[in-house]
Amino acid sequence: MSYALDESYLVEPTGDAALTTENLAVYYGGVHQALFDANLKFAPHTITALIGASGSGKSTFLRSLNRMNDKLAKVTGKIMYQGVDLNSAAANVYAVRSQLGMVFQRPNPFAKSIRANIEFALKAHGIKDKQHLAASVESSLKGAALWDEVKDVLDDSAMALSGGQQQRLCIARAIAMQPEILLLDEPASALDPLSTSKIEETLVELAKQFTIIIVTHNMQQATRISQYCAFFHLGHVMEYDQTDRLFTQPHLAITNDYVTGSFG
Ligand SMILES: Nc1ncnc2c1ncn2[C@@H]1O[C@H](COP(=O)(O)OP(=O)(O)OP(=O)(O)O)[C@@H](O)[C@H]1O
Repeated sequence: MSYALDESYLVEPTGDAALTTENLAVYYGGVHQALFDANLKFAPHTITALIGASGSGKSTFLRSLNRMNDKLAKVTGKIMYQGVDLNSAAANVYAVRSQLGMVFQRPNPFAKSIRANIEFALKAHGIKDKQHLAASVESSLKGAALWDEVKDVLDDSAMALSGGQQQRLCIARAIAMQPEILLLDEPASALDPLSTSKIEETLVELAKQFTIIIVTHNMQQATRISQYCAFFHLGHVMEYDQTDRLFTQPHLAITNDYVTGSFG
């Protein structure tokens, strides 16, 4: 079945925005357009789930937000954050990434100690004070709900942790710099159900402090943890609304077909 791509239904969150995209578009190799004019506003301290079939542009959108597509693609449009366009040539990419932390699908800790994983970015930003570093290690690991499991083995290799623990370490690493926004690209898709539910609980807790944008293929996960949801199709944001409405009273036929499992 084909659907009209020019009909979208977007219900913006009311109130302040933590981040807003304006006509964000992405062209791989300068020609293949993978994202079309995405206009999304993200409310502070909420979890927004990005859903859609494989290849619909979710990761392309997410990775563009912290400038990870710079070398791969042409990215046009604006990413407004605290009155500044993060997509402008003048924006400092390192500063952007310290405000928008990222966690990937596969846990990718550095082959260093647990402590060194957390300290890495802090030291790179000139923080040397031992007490400050120790406090950041503890608070980041607590934030990622990993502290109790690793507090006695901080100098052991991160590679000895289980997959789920490694992913929570990656979350701890991402929050160590105290970013405002946390971007996660299918962070639990490689994990077992118990580790997945720990990650979900952790994210719900972290949303009190951070604004979270998560790509997920798992619709139950989207309904369990997110307040807002954007449905992508062939590079277009088709529908954006509060998660409960998008799943129970979708506005567009295509959204209904996707959330009821008719395609994707
Ligand atoms: N590095 C790249 N170079 C060229 N094309 C790319 C690249 N990354 C993604 N694409 C293309 O962009 C489109 C969107 O891909 P993207 O990975 O953003 O989709 P997705 O919705 O995240 O999919 P998935 O759920 O499978 O991760 C696809 O047509 C894909 O082939």
